[in-house]
Amino acid sequence: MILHKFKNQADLDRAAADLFISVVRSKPNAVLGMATGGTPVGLYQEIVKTYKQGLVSFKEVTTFNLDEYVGLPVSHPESYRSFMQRNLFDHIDIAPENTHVPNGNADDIDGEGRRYDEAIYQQGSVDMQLLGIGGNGHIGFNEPDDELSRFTHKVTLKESTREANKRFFNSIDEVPTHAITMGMGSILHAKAILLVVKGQEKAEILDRTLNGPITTQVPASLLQTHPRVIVMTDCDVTYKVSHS
Ligand SMILES: O=P(O)(O)OC[C@H]1O[C@](O)(CO)[C@@H](O)[C@@H]1O
Repeated sequence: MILHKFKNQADLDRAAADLFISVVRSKPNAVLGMATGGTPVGLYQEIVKTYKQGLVSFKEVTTFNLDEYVGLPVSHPESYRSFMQRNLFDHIDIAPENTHVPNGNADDIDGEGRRYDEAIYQQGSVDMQLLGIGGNGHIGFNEPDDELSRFTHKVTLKESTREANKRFFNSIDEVPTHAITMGMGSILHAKAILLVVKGQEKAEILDRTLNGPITTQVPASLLQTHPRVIVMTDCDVTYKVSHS
């Protein structure tokens, strides 16, 4: 892993955006893995800024989002499809048919998971996957558990996750109880991964991700097994590269 520490979130957002833009410039038909939540909003704003300056085009880019709530209408402002339209897709020249978000309202959610993985694998693999991290170490919506799933699947959200995400809704009762998420296999299949972690309150879980044992109880710790992970953070953490 490579750890980049930033003094402030504005610099972090710019660097993260530049990394994604460099991927698209060197491969105009790149496949990008996208994330939602509070973490990527600023970096999406930086990408839009650069697009509006005419410095990058997304005409040939394909995107796959990590996850979506189950049972939330797509038109709901907090569906991850709405989030992506509002924060990124509506402001750049990406072809709508090239943007993929799992369908959380599919009648057959297991079938939707299979269809989604198939669509990813048909593209070969994701060139650069963006990740945030949940306070409990989840990536996508892969929650801590004794076992983790490889493929895109339905999950029951932990109460701590619903509690954290209630800031986007009027009350906890409105936060969906389930989601569909890319599995750990789909995430780790990406050629490169950018993990963005903002806020000192996430320093402890980031330390466990970087330096702790590899365990399904901290899904992000599985990133230690991936050969190309870049971590960008404003947290005060260190990455221990040896036993001492
Ligand atoms: O960025 P936030 O809002 O802290 O959320 C953490 C993570 O949890 C999720 O909301 C669940 O996928 C991610 O989108 C995000 O990276």
